[in-house]
Amino acid sequence: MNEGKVLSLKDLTMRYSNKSVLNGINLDVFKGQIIGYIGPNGAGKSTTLKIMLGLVQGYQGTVEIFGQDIATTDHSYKRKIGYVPENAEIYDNLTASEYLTFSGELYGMDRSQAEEKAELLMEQFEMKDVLHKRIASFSKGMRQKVLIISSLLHNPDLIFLDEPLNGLDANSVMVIKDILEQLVAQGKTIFYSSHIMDVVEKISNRIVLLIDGEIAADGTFEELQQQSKQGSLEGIFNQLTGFDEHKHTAKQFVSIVTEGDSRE
Ligand SMILES: Nc1ncnc2c1ncn2[C@@H]1O[C@H](COP(=O)(O)OP(=O)(O)OP(=O)(O)O)[C@@H](O)[C@H]1O
Repeated sequence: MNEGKVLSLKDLTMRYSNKSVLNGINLDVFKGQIIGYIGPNGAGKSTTLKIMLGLVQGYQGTVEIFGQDIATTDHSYKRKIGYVPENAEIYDNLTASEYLTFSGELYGMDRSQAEEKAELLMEQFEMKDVLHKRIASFSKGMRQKVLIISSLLHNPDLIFLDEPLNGLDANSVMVIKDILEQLVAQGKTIFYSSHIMDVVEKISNRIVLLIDGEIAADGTFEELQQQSKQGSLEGIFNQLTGFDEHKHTAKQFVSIVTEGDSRE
């Protein structure tokens, strides 16, 4: 394996029936990188993540994680991966403690170690009092914190995050951003997929923009700024995706909503 290379995609291509979703993605990711993986709705971001996690089959090309081709290696590489899915199937009937212990065991942790560590991490998120409450009774943000703990409990080296800040309040967002920064400083690698451009701009040390299943830009925020002559990542995103019609679209939308109301 190349020194420090954690992840390598070679000519990754994916089709769903007749529709081409990924069109030859080539990407090398190195230890300590936090990749902001962005792109318009339907660009193929979640599909890329799911392929790398071994959740979606039928792709063409090669995916190497920790130097091993995931198509031919056993599943042990997954123990060093953490994942926060965009739409999680969380087990509502379990308590947070049960869920986290179960998920820690799935990642190869010892039961009592997972249980103790889960309790300590829940305490850090000020959720110790609900440790033994069913997840069904949790708010959206509380569930998200459980998912984040579950993705990190086993101390993974490579972390995939799909909209990880969903439902979190401003204070919690600050804590998570600092946690990610510190994990990366310790040599973890993070693949961060999100639509919240100002967060991606701040936390990523490399940004990869996917459009129609192809990489349209790849570089640091400063590099992308220079190339596009835009000040913000939002501006860069708008420019590279060829979108300058937000005002017009909004106006049309509102006029359809408000015109011809027959209730009067
Ligand atoms: N299981 C599936 N079967 C068929 N088509 C799918 C399936 N999953 C995704 N697709 C299609 O693949 C394309 C890419 O979807 P994907 O979820 O990867 O996009 P995304 O970039 O994550 O989008 P978003 O930003 O909206 O989450 C979309 O056109 C979607 O309809």
